[in-house]
Amino acid sequence: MNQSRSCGRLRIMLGHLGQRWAGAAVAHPTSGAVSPNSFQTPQFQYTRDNNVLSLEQRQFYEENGYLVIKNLVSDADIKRFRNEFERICKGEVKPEQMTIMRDVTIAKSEYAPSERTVSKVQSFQEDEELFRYCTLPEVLKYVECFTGPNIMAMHTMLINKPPDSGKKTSRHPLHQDLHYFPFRPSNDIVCAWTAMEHVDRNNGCLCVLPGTHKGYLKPHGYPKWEGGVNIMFHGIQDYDENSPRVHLVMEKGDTVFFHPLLIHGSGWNRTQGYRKVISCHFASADCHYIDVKGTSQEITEREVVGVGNKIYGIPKDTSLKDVFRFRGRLVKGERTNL
Ligand SMILES: CC(C)CC(=O)SCCNC(=O)CCNC(=O)[C@H](O)C(C)(C)COP(=O)(O)OP(=O)(O)OC[C@H]1O[C@@H](n2cnc3c(N)ncnc32)[C@H](O)[C@@H]1OP(=O)(O)O
Ligand SMILES: Nc1ncnc2c1ncn2[C@@H]1O[C@H](COP(=O)(O)OP(=O)(O)OP(=O)(O)O)[C@@H](O)[C@H]1O
Ligand SMILES: O=C(O)CCC(=O)C(=O)O
Ligand SMILES: [Fe+2]
Ligand SMILES: [Mg+2]
Repeated sequence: MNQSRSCGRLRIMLGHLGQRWAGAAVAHPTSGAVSPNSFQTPQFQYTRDNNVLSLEQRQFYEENGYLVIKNLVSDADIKRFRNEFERICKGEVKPEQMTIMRDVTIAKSEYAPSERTVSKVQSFQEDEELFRYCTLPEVLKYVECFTGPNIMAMHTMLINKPPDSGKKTSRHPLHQDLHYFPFRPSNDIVCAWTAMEHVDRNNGCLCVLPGTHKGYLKPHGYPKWEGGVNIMFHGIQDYDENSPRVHLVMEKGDTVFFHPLLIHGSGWNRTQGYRKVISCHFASADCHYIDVKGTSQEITEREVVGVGNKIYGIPKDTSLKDVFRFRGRLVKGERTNL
């Protein structure tokens, strides 16, 4: 904690040098006084000093932009999330602010809501049972390595990827999550994504392009897929087709932490099962909001606010920042900025 706080002070002191250099300076807290001459190639830009990550784990995240922790969330907790998801699908509980999404192939059909028609629930922060996920100490322990001690849960999802209808609409195109977020800096944001069952390429596991977190936010748009594409599933238009892809095979309870600039997506579900994961995007409460008008993220603001207007009647001139300010919930420390 003290290190993180001194990290904050250093950042202010060294503001003009930029955050990367400040990160380098605190990467060697025992190396004595910080003098400009002691700056070297920054060793750690994406992780913070504490005793949670091993050196190997830290280096892996720095290099690749993600880190899988095996067996982090207990079977008992996952069972509780499953039960609550079933209750939501049956309409037994209707958490405020939560949206229920159906696959685009059945979006306009009349099916009664059930586990077979719900492909994703989003913004479950008012559902105390599902929101427990965002407060689990074993999860937050890792989150803090990326965000520091003041932690906000900014975006929550339970994704129930359905068996593909044959149109491959169950795919999630390659994208960067930062495209959806009106706050910065990106290095103080991390996603925790927990497999609720075994996931591999057959049921559409997460697919990542290692190291892409070192790049910038790219423009996103709808992929031109013949079979259709789900609303708000924007993808990157120009990515390097030859960039190596890694499919993350994970067991129930395994959790991947990844950077919001990491390019990732998920393939189609060729099984008859509904592939379930639960996830939360966390950010340091010390982050600041940005105005996305005039940027490539305008498309997100337009769609999110458009949907909010249709479903909840929020004013059409609401900003993306206001949406997140309203949704975000503190899970640890102090709500300083966000
Ligand atoms: C990092 C992270 C942030 C990444 C992402 O966010 S990825 C994108 C995730 N986004 C979402 O999941 C969107 C959240 N979902 C929602 O807001 C809702 O589920 C809605 C899609 C608006 C559906 O709300 P609902 O109350 O069911 O309203 P309706 O059934 O009346 O539908 C409203 C209009 O939307 C259409 N729709 C619903 N689901 C989909 C779909 N999957 N793909 C394409 N279009 C869809 C639906 O046909 C209807 O269209 P119209 O009849 O108005 O033309
Ligand atoms: N044409 C495409 N444009 C953009 N993204 C794609 C395209 N095809 C696949 N992807 C995405 O690439 C990632 C990796 O998918 P992957 O190749 O594992 O599965 P798939 O393309 O659905 O199936 P297949 O195993 O048949 O290639 C996923 O995010 C998927 O949505
Ligand atoms: O299919 C998945 O679980 C990945 C979803 C995803 O990347 C997202 O919703 O941002
Ligand atoms: Fe994503
Ligand atoms: Mg493919």
